Amino acid sequence: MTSDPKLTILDGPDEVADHVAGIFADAVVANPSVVLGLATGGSPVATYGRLIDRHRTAGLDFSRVTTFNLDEYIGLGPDHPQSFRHFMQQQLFDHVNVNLAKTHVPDGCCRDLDAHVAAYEAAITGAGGIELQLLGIGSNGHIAFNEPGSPADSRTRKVALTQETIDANSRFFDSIDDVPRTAITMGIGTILESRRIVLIATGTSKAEAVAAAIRGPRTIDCPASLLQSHDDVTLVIDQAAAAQL
Ligand SMILES: O=P(O)(O)OC[C@H]1O[C@](O)(CO)[C@@H](O)[C@@H]1O
Repeated sequence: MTSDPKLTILDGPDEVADHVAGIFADAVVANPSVVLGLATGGSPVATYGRLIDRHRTAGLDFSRVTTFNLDEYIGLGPDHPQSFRHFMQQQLFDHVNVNLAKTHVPDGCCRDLDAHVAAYEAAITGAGGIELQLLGIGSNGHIAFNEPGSPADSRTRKVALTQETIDANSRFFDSIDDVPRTAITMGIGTILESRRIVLIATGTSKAEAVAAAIRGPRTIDCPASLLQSHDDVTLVIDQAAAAQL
């Protein structure tokens, strides 16, 4: 059974961050041992800030929470400032009482990639699966680093980034030449096994992808449209990202 993605349209990025942080905080309170799927990129930064505030002011307790991140650049180690492990430390983990042993980000410098991605999948399964997964969306409709054309049943694996994604993410690097061309990403099939999914989109640059994801056909040409086959997806977007709905 599937149902249409739920849609929450709010004024702007601040309201989106407040709302999504509320969803994640409620999940942690309801189940202190919850397994969360986490995302990087610009979209979730404000949400993580709100969760840090709740930890500091209201004692939101992350000590038993397990996390799995969606993706990581190949070739960037945890200390590289643009690695997603580094991002997570800076934006969330260093500021809350999460047990780092329970946080998982694919290792972009692993020696045996096949063994690593298989172990990553096994770790998610071993933790009981992801209860609540946070997603952003690329302007080409990608989710995690699943670019257009990614199979709906894809698993955690090595992928090549599109030029559009390299261009978009070059804002985080000194030079576009420094942006890795390959990454490890959870697959679409992996993501769809999460029990609940919340996707954040803000700004006009996401409007076309959001419209294609919700109103367009379910197609691998827009990976986010494959979320239509999941029965508990909520898109939390701002007015600008809703402009083409
Ligand atoms: O939130 P941003 O920075 O716009 O990125 C959107 C998506 O692109 C990625 O950064 C990957 O390119 C994802 O991690 C993210 O969900």
